Amino acid sequence: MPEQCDPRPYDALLLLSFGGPEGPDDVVPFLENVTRGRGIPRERLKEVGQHYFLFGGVSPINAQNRSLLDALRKDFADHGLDLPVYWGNRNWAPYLTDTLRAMVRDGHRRIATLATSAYASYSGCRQYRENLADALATLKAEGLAVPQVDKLRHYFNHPGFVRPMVDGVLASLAALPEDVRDGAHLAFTTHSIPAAAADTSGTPADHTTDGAGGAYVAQHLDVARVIADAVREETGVDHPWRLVYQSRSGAPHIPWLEPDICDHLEEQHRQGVPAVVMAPIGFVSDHMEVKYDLDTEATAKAAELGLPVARSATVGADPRFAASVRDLLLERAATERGLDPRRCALGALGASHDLCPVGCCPARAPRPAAAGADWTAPVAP
Ligand SMILES: CC1=C(CCC(=O)O)c2cc3nc(cc4[nH]c(cc5[nH]c(cc1n2)c(C)c5CCC(=O)O)c(CCC(=O)O)c4C)C(CCC(=O)O)=C3C
Ligand SMILES: [Fe+2]
Repeated sequence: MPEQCDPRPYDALLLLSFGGPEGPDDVVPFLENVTRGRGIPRERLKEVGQHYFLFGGVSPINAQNRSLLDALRKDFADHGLDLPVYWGNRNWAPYLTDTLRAMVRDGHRRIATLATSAYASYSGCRQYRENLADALATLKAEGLAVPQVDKLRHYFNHPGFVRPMVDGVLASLAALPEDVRDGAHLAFTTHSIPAAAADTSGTPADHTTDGAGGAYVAQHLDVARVIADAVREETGVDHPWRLVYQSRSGAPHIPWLEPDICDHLEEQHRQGVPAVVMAPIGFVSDHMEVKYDLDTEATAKAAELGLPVARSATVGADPRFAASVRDLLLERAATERGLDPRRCALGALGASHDLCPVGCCPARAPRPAAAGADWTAPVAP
């Protein structure tokens, strides 16, 4: 087998995602799953429920994961990589625990997992590792073999993730009226998180104490800069840009990352900026946050202001992204075999760590988290 196509020691890939409701009856139980123990105000939950009902109670995320699964299977088959791909979610069917149980029953013992979240943060990384730890503990309690699950590294700066977003921004610029195109500013958006969670995102060495936002903000700024530079190279126009936030929840008195995209659009309009491209670099696909918070709410705000906006595409099931997943998997497989593979990364930060060290993206209340340096696998009985 050629080295670049050797998945050993892995015998399967698990796509690990958030999950979302598939109809009106699913919305409330889904939101209960998401917010269990998270202290989200009731009012906020009612409001977010309305976002889902506006779309028939169907989150776009599951269809997008099914497309990504198809793209991964096609990419693997086209490149002679014979590795089954499974899918499990944190908050809705197919649930992670059920998928892992099926994987073990199918004989898989060494599993690589890709989370549909590209950046470091508690919500985007450690919480998935906690869910893995819970699922593995359940398998153990059921008397099943406990597989080893490795989480593939953060891919925010992988070319297969970044290049489709560059194309997306170029397409959005092209879609703006010609007379405002060259003057357009770029608003890179991501999920707001509590400022305290941002400051403790990433490894302890990445943590900040001055509200600078830790690895979460640093990684987004790095990607934004790479995209803005690539867009300038392509168009010959230097579009000013800023990283802004969306989808804030939580109590108003707790600081979250700011500014919000809607406030930012108002500010840009006040300053006479003629048009804005909203580029949701924090999201792997067109989640409800993109469909509602950007395409519905922020777009309505822009219309009210008379500010032309365009929203650029997320990566979704782009074949270049599927290829980057293959690259990440084969890279990690080679590392696990003791080789020193090339680790693709754009920008200034370099390739992220394979194994989250102790203290990476800590939780408010410490809980076991799998696939990191502080994890001891439960031993099968
Ligand atoms: C960083 C981040 C990502 C990106 C990384 C990743 O992709 O994982 C993400 C993704 C997602 N978040 C999602 C949905 C929700 N997130 C919520 C709540 C929260 N998210 C947070 C952060 C993040 N969330 C935080 C700090 C909270 C507060 C509660 C808490 O501290 O845990 C709530 C509760 C209501 C509300 O408060 O909004 C919902 C319904 C969906 C599904 C969308 C769909 O259906 O298409 C997806 C992909
Ligand atoms: Fe969220």
